[in-house]
Amino acid sequence: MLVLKFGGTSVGSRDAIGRIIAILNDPEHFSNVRVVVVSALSGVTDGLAAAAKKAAAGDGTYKEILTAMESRHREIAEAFLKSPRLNQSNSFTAALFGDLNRIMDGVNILGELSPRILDSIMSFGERLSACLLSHILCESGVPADYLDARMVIKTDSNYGAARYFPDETYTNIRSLLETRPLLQIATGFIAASSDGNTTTLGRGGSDLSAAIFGAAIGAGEVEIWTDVDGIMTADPRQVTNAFRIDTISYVEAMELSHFGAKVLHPPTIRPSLEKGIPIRIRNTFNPKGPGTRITDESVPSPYAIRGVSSIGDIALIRVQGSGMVGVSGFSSRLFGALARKKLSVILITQASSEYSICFAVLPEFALTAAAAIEEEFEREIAAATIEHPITERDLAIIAVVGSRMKSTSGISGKVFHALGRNGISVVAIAQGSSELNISAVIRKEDEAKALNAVHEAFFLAGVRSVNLFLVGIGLIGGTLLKQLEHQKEVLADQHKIRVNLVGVANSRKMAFDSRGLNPGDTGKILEDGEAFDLGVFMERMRSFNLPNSAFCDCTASDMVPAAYAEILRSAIPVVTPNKRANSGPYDYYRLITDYSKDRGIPYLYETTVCAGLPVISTLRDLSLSGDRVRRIEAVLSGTLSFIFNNFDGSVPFSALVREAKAKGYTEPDPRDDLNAMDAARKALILARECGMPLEFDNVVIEPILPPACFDAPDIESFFRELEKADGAFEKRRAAAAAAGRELRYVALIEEGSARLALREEPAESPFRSLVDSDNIVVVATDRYSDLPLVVKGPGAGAAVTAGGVFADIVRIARTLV
Ligand SMILES: NC(=O)C1=CN([C@@H]2O[C@H](COP(=O)(O)OP(=O)(O)OC[C@H]3O[C@@H](n4cnc5c(N)ncnc54)[C@H](O)[C@@H]3O)[C@@H](O)[C@H]2O)C=CC1
Ligand SMILES: N[C@@H](CC=O)C(=O)O
Ligand code: NA
Repeated sequence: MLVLKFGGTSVGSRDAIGRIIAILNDPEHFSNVRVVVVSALSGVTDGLAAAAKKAAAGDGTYKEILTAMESRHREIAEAFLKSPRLNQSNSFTAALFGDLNRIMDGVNILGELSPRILDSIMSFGERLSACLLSHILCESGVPADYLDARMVIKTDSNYGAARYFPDETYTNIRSLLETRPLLQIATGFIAASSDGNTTTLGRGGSDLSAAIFGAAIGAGEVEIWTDVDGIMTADPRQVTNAFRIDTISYVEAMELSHFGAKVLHPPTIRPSLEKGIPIRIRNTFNPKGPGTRITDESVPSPYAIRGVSSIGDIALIRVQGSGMVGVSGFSSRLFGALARKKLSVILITQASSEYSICFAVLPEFALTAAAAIEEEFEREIAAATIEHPITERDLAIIAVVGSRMKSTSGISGKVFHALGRNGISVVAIAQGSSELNISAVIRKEDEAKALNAVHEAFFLAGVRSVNLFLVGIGLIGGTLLKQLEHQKEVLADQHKIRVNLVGVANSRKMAFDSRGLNPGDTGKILEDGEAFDLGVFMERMRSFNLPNSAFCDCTASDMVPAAYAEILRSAIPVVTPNKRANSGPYDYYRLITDYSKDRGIPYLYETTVCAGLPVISTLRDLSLSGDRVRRIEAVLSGTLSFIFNNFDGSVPFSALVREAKAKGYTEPDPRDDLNAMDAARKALILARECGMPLEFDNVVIEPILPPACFDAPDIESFFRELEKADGAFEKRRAAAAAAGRELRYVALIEEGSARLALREEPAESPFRSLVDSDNIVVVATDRYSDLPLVVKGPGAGAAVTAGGVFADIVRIARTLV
């Protein structure tokens, strides 16, 4: 035997009622349902409350509300019923509206609305809907009776939130049903006190009514029909990856609901819990769906937690002072004072020093709570042994719930790692002694980010998503986008890593979509994008407040690196092939690299030296394992390497420069390569990685070019000047060749200095083994002293550089739990 409950939205319209008829007629339900509990039509309860308020305030427009309400009930009746049932239904509706109007007129005349009268007014909503539905079901071939629950559910006289008397109520229900063999369509929410007055059961009252009927008849299950598929692992409006929970225990469901999962109101579970009757949450829009079953069995789950929930706006009140330390009875006085004001406390934490205690309430109760404390501890506050209570606002609570937490270690570590890694600071923490719930108070604006970060950490079975914001989609950024697109599936399927491109920009335009932009379409997307502004881009990135965000700078600009510090401070990792930040002022380099190390927010720049070759990471590994770099000798410019590797007299120097540019080896401005700035930047970065506090001016650069080339105002005139120097370059090459040598531009980092020089290398030189755009880094360390460590390979080019940037982005994903 089943008890079903349909909420307001499930009886609010013709379509909705059509769905109820279909559900009651399906084989799963037909002849198995004993009682259907209904709420008032959607909006009616609120409408009644509003009308009552108006009446009490002397505002005559309450009549209009009632007239509209009556028409709505009649319209639904007309849609489903024919005479004689239509007449019966309409005369019941008319009679009820007659009574209702008289009560409201009374309220209007007296100008007073007592809780008792309000309950009586509210009861009309369910009485109208249940009676209407019983007629409609009869008409559609499902014989049913109307049951006014006031006949059976008996309560105390606590109007607005009455408590039911289980024994009397259950007996009443059982004896009434013995006399009523048909399906019963019962009013939810309403009941009657022992002296016969109408009462209501408070928030979630219709669910409670259903649970009461279920408990009374020992139902096999109570089905709560609503508009969601069941209880979800998190609020799907905030967490897109949230999914339906199959089975959950009563206590877990209560904890989740307490913290904002609005599917069920906790007290409604109690009758079912006491009688061990399962509750199932089901979706009227997806009637074949299994829903969520709430039972007392301990149901195994593959996940360490059952769900994550939140309350989006709370206030935290802190009481502290020496007068609390070691004083027994302090907290009972504190919470006694709050209880007397009927304030419900959401969370409590106390420092073990007993010096302070803090608790959370809904913000609208913060003033009353603080006043209650001031009053209770008036003497202590006057004597300054207790401070005035301090209220912090604009906070939220997130709660991680699950009974498996008890037996699984590391849960709180995972929760706080996920929060910390995303720069979400935790204001207070509470763990219930039941170990069913870990709650953290955080800033209100971080709610969605926290929910997503924690949800991902526990539920996405190792899937790690990075929300990427990319500035610069020229050669390197554009190639990166192609690689992202190409590798998407392999990353997701084989490595459980998802790179979600949320923001993208070039120097003119920018575009965003938190659901993810298609990397292959960015060209088109940007055409329709908004004008680029770095400040606005950063602001947007922060205001999305997505968990696991990452920023990637694929520009050659000075301005973008200036923003890294601020980005890292927002707990957003930075990946870059742009050398400007690490080769700019030493203090800034230290600021961002130290911040990254201290806070654990990744700042990754492998491709700033030798593109994708593992140079930065190798130096770091050497240093971490206690080795010391004594000397580095290196060819660091892919462009210059290409030029000198191919400079054999058959092609003029300037033509090789043009070829290097065409191959994507040069900087956006090739003068940066030819005047050795680019190589010098890399030498400086390497020196700094080895612990040398050098500034750019300390790097000694031997120029390659004649002065006229330096003065060229643009790239084309630069090439013209360069052509004029072809003869001089050829002369220099030929002279070296005559001695069996070749030109190479080599950096030497040693004893606290960095120098770059155009050298003539003999045949046995390691730098003579280079081809194409090869870079080589020869590192002598304490351990690699007889034979140095050598990293060698292509050191410039779109594919290898973008690949290195991609690898750094994947490294960020790997730091996620
Ligand atoms: N080509 C290579 O082999 C290597 C290049 N790199 C570095 O990669 C970076 C990108 O190089 P390319 O892709 O060749 O440059 P590019 O000139 O082709 O593309 C630069 C992109 O950045 C955008 N941009 C420029 N200034 C901007 C600003 N202030 N704000 C926003 N967007 C801006 C441009 O619109 C363009 O989309 C450079 O820092 C370069 O040093 C690093 C290692 C190797
Ligand atoms: N222009 C650079 C590209 C890599 O950083 C080079 O030539 O090495
Ligand atoms: Na590298």
